[in-house]
Amino acid sequence: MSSKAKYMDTALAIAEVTLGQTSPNPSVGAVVVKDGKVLGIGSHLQAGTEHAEVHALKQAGDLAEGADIYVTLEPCSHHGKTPPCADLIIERKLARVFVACLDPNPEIAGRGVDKLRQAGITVEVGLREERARELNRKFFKHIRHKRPYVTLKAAATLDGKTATASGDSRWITSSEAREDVHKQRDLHDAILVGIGTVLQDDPLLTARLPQGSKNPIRIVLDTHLRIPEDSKLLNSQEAMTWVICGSSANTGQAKCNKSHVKVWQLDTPEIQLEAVLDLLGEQNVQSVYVEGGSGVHGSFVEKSLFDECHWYIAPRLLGGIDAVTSVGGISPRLMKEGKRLTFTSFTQIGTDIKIIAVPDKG
Ligand SMILES: Nc1c(/N=C/[C@H](O)[C@H](O)[C@H](O)COP(=O)(O)O)[nH]c(=O)[nH]c1=O
Ligand SMILES: Nc1c(N[C@@H]2O[C@H](COP(=O)(O)O)[C@@H](O)[C@H]2O)[nH]c(=O)[nH]c1=O
Ligand SMILES: [Zn+2]
Repeated sequence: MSSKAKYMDTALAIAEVTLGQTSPNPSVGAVVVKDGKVLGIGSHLQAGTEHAEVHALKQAGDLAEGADIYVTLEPCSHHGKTPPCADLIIERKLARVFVACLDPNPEIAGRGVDKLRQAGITVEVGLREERARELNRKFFKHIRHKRPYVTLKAAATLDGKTATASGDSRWITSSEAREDVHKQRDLHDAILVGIGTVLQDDPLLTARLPQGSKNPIRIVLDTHLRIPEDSKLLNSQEAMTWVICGSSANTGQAKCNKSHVKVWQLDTPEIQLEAVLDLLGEQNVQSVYVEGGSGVHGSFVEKSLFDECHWYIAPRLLGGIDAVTSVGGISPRLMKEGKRLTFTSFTQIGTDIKIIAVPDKG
């Protein structure tokens, strides 16, 4: 492997480790190198704080002059909450800049690279581009479409059931698989469930990892504001709870009058997912982890409003046409109308299988 690839892989690794904590910004890594010696490394750690390039150049100090910098995203050229990295790179007289991928943020979108080239700096774009895009797919989705990246998550028996006819679902998958779910909760800005799941399971919807984790915003689609007053979501203050209701719901109920609870009333009687995603996008929710239930999954699938599926399959056959299926809604008439996917990963977790799939384009 070329040393260039080695340095970019290092930049990607120190970006990857910050995934989930930089939202609504991307996760970015930078490595400064001169004559085969690493002079500085840096990651963007939190939105509103220094960018990766700033950290790496601070470490490099005066030695940065004439050095190369490897960065996983095009250096910014705009004055956001921090000064432009492109200007800093020019000021510190770097010789070459290796950029894994351009930044689709309309504020930048190639202007960072242009600025560097106009200042006479050699810029190469595309080293490890695929991996860099994959790394920041949530940021790319949100900054381009002003809607969050949507991950559907289901835990089902081998015959695709997520609960018995009586509604029991504890537990389908193993504790190892459920811990993996908490890792995904930690990585996403928000978790979304339907009111059915709240009524059935009274979930807490926090991320509980042994090594520590952040709690996403907990979102409930609840057209008529039926969320129970004694529900964990309305009474546990360790995370925000957003209740999204239709235009005819009575929002004056005292049960939602809590500091950690926000009620968002849509202007339609029924909840339209497009409006929900627009609202979340406006609120800078960059990614949402949809944990069901079956009806909510049915709507996301029917409207093709998801970007990734995480399916946990347990080695158990439940049977029963009256058991709860993992994706509800209305069946298409023809099999060919089903949503085509591409499987992107298979892993065994404990006794379960985890499949990740992405929708085929077009
Ligand atoms: N029943 C199963 C799941 N059930 C998922 C339901 O959303 C359930 O209400 C929440 O996971 C409960 O959340 P909390 O622990 O209270 O934060 N999910 C799984 O991954 N495996 C299963 O077996
Ligand atoms: N995190 C990051 C970049 N993020 C870019 O800058 C925007 C945020 O700017 P600000 O509000 O100033 O933090 C963000 O939307 C994205 O386009 N750019 C970089 O050169 N390096 C970094 O490490
Ligand atoms: Zn920057």
